[in-house]
Amino acid sequence: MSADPKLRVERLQAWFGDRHVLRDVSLEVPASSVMAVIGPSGCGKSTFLRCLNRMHELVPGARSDGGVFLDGEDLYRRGVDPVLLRRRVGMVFQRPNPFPTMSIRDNVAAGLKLNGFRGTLDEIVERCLRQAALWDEVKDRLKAPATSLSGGQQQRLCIARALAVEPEVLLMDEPASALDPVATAKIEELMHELKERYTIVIVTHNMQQAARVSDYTAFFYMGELVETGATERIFTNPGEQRTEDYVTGKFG
Ligand SMILES: Nc1ncnc2c1ncn2[C@@H]1O[C@H](COP(=O)(O)OP(=O)(O)OP(=O)(O)O)[C@@H](O)[C@H]1O
Repeated sequence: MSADPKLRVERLQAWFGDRHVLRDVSLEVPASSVMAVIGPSGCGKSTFLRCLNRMHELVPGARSDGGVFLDGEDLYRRGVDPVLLRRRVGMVFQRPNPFPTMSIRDNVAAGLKLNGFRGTLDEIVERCLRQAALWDEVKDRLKAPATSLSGGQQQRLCIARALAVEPEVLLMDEPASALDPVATAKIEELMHELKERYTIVIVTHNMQQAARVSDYTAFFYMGELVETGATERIFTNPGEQRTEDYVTGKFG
């Protein structure tokens, strides 16, 4: 992979209490690419994702060890403010989770307001809604509650909200699993556009989706990274039998 990856993970381990759920994971994600994280239920995909922006440590009793580097900077070193870090490494969750009492516009602006932003929000709101491919559908009703949107629209609103604070990396934990095929296709299309500016790591259970949207794939099994590489190779010529069995649907 590239000499200067956007994200570099070195010997990452994670626990919930005594339960060791990630073992010795090392990989790199090049800038402006999409990496799909795949593997059977419980293999540690979400935990891995949550270690990348230090959300894992928010769970009581959870801890991790090893290194995560963003542009070479160790995210776990003393002095790194996890709240600031989570602006650089944003996250979109499985279920759309807009702030239910806020309007569409205020949802996009929420992170900026929290950061004390005082400029003109309208331009940023429009830019982010356009980037999230939602602008045309909501431009005439920005003051409507976010809950008046469909599930797929709400998920794109959450993507717009994540983009508003100008992250460098976007983590997506099964972002389309609660959506219908049309909304899923929109999210996948959007990922192609977003990767020009952002580095994306997506957890997905859907092999076709991984093959469609990602440049690189990482296959996890029981807390270990079995194999990572270019998506095309992982799907057509994997180096490990377990990867082949998983991507061809023999288990999982
Ligand atoms: N809050 C928690 N407390 C204790 N154990 C947890 C917690 N969250 C996850 N685990 C355990 O950690 C392991 C990894 O879970 P994780 O959610 O990362 O897997 P996953 O691959 O994302 O699964 P899925 O595909 O089902 O979402 C599992 O054994 C799970 O039971």
